[in-house]
Amino acid sequence: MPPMPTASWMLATPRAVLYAEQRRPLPLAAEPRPGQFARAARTAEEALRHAPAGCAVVGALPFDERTAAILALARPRCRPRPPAGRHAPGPAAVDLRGDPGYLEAVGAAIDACRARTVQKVVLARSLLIPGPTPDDAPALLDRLLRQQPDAYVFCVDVGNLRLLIGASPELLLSRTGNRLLLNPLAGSARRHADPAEDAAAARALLGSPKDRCEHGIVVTELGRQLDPLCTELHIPARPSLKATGQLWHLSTTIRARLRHPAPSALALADLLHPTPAVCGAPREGARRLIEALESGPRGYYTGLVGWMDRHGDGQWVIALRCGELSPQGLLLHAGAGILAASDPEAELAETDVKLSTLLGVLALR
Ligand SMILES: C=C(O[C@H]1C=CC=C(C(=O)O)[C@@H]1O)C(=O)O
Repeated sequence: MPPMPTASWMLATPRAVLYAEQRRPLPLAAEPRPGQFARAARTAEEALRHAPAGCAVVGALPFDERTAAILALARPRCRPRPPAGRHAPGPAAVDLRGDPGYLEAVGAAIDACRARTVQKVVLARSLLIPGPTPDDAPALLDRLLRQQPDAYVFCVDVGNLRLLIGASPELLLSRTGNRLLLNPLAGSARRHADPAEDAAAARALLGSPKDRCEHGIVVTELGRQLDPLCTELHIPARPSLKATGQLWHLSTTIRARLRHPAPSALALADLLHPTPAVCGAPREGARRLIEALESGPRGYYTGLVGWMDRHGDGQWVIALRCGELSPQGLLLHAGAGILAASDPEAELAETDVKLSTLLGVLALR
């Protein structure tokens, strides 16, 4: 099999690797502006109306409108995903020597939740690992694909010599005709190499009131937004578990049938993004806290990576467990959902484990 193409855009689902080497950028505003996601969705729908069969719009949307969306018309190709490598849960959380700024921000977020300014806010931190460069992308992606066989592994050229790479467990949405599938995740616990300890961690997560509440906020909000658009909406009453190599997550699979005319995959993404799994609730209050408490714009971390075809079908994955490769190194990001009941040290430890998804592929170099 030829080496994984790193040019432009790649998204591996658990079954196949989609990639696009030749891309024609859509005429989106270079400067981000309010309403850019809705405009991007309309521009994509229009471009696809005139595009030859087999074309799709591929790209990445940022977390918020301080960063520009990147969408292009392309002819994606598909190939089998490489086989999973042998891997045990882990690697163990790396000693990242704390992050006093993050602990302070989490403390402020907990205060805001206790004062009922917000119910939940997802706060993130960053870590620059000098050394790796965009030239390392093929090797890193290959390891991610093998180490995280169930993850959505992605690579997107986001401009200025930067590649966004990651292995996300979270599907925002997949639309096929009038059928819609979503898989929100929220609520996490670290995995363990010992199977009994690992199973106990999973059980504790399922029974944790704090994590159930954190997860419930996401599912309730998605249900509220989807209800008017659907003729059928199936939301399980209780979450299940989803495992990555490093973490257990509370997970809900939402299935729906869209009313006619069904909004396109990108129009749905514009409506639902950012969910409380990556922003918080209520959305605007959480967004203001994120702007006040995080060190700068998130860029494409907690944004979306995906594709849409001329029928409006597509898949959009949340850009998690990811980082930006540039000549300066790999800038990693990870966040955690903060509630009134959060413990700052535990939230910091959770972000360490999330960072270890990508640190794991660097450690093997
Ligand atoms: C914000 C992140 O994860 C989200 C997705 C799953 C579980 C999460 C949590 O338990 O906090 C987060 O909501 C991240 O990985 O950086």
